[in-house]
Amino acid sequence: MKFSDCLEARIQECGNPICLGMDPKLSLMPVERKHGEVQSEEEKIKFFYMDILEECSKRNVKPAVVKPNSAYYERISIQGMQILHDLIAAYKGEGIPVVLDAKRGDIGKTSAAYADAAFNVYGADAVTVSPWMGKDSVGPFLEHPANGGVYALLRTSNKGAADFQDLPVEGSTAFFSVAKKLIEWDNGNLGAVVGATHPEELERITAFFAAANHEIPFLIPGVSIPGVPGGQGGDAKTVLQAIANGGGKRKFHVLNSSSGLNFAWQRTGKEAEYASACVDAIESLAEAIR
Ligand SMILES: O=c1ccn([C@@H]2O[C@H](COP(=O)(O)O)[C@@H](O)[C@H]2O)c(=O)[nH]1
Repeated sequence: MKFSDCLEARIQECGNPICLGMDPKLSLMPVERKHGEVQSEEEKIKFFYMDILEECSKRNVKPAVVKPNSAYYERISIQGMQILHDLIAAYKGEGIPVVLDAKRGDIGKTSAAYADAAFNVYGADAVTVSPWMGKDSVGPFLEHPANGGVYALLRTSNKGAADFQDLPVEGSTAFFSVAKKLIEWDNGNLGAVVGATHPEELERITAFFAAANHEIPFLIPGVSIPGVPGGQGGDAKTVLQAIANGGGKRKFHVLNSSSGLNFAWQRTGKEAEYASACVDAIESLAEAIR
């Protein structure tokens, strides 16, 4: 089954298009309040995300997918990368597909090595890539025997996205040149990263793929959760409206919030209840956009 079809089925099954980002920020993970003193930073990360997973399973409120960003694990230690691997296995074990946000891409043979790392070593279901080096750079991810998903950066959520992605190219905007190539390269497993912070671009991009009769799944980061600091300010309802305005029909786009969902306990200040606060936030976001 192609990744795009898997996503559609998964969103239908769990009833929401939410992508739970998993970006550990140690100072906002009050694990000691629940477990007492912990041995290490790695243990803290493991407790935090395993508690959230347990709460998701107990309440049967699960995000459509999760998206750990490898940078947050690599920065801790080699063991941090082992934790990343273990968390990927645990979430997959509960039926939740995992997107590894690693933004890979290189010359072909090195991309092939990166793809092996993402799909075989970490066991991710999908990976984010940079399309900048072209077809032979993205190809090894798409052609990997794991048949996993590949999200190419198209119109990112950060301010600096405008520096290159919005440049005039071929009488249009640079990101449309990328979008054209994505249609050409797509084998059913290709998606695109389109930030939640620029709904007008999201609408134009959706319209572009819809007009080509070739929609691909978007990974939409930058969604904020009201009352939780640290997000990028994107609004989930506005995102869905932009997709609808652009004529998007397929229900396979996922909306990512990392800090907003992870650290939702800040809304009440009840530190020991971080796991239920996260799942409450997933549930209320799902309800708000239903
Ligand atoms: O355009 C992009 C691409 C990736 N990201 C990543 O998503 C999360 C967002 O975290 P928040 O705390 O919800 O802001 C993070 O891992 C980014 O590296 C993105 O934000 N924008």
